[in-house]
Amino acid sequence: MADNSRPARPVVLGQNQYGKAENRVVRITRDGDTHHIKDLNVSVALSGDMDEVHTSGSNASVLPTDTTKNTVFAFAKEHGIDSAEQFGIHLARHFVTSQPAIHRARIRVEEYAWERIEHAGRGAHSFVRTGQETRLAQITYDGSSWEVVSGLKDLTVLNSTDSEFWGYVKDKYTTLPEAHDRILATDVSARWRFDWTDDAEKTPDWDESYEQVKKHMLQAFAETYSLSLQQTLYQMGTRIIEHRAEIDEVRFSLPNKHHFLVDLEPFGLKNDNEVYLAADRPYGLIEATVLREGREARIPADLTNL
Ligand SMILES: O=c1[nH]c(=O)c2[nH]c(=O)[nH]c2[nH]1
Repeated sequence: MADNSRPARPVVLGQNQYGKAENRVVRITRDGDTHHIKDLNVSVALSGDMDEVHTSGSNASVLPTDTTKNTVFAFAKEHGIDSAEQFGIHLARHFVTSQPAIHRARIRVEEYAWERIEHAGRGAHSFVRTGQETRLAQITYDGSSWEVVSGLKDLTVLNSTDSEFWGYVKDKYTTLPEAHDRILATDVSARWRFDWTDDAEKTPDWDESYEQVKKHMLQAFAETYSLSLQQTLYQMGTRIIEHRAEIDEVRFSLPNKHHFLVDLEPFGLKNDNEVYLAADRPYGLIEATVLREGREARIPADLTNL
């Protein structure tokens, strides 16, 4: 036992609060083939009669931060997420009214907005994060030849179904369960090289080309029934090469943004592919070039250098 019987010191505890910060909860609501998504980052801060835990080490009034995290995920299942405000109000009321020692709850919510990807395929379960991507361009000229590489980064997309991953190698370190219906999400980083050498007749409409490449990328993402992110990547590149004659080469760097189903069994709740933890790291990183046949690959392997 630690000896806490030290002489009284002229010290008092000031404002204090505690809780679990940045609970990344994704709630999918399935209405047949049409899915709806709510994507929140929820931070809980509780305060009240918390002197003892600080000064004597007694945890008798402490609802664990781990429990506050579980409550966020369980509420997403039990009550759904209507709006950030409504969800926050519900949580705050719960903590203050259910715990005598908690007198104040501050719930901060960031909500990430998604819009649907319009496409010709089946279902409505493909989304793009709104207003996010950065457009890129790199022009190189050595006095005789030109190289134009365009690109984008941070184009965040998500399919809430039509993604599987199974049949992979299993060695003694493999624990990953096979997935037959998972979320597939990535922040697309891509660069594409034009087949262009200062030929005024053939100068692409750069803005139009950018919009079209982005459209094809999104549609291929939405319409591919994916057995791996690698397969989706290849379809995205193929669609660009097949539809855009001005482009010879596309390189992608795609982080696999893992979404783990939250185990709600301990709370007597069944998670029917509805409530996910959006993990930020580590992430899979899938990178490849898709080329027009007969052309040379010139975009470097590491896109951070471009
Ligand atoms: O689409 C995927 N490709 C992989 O190579 C991989 N590896 C892994 O663990 N999950 C996934 N998902």
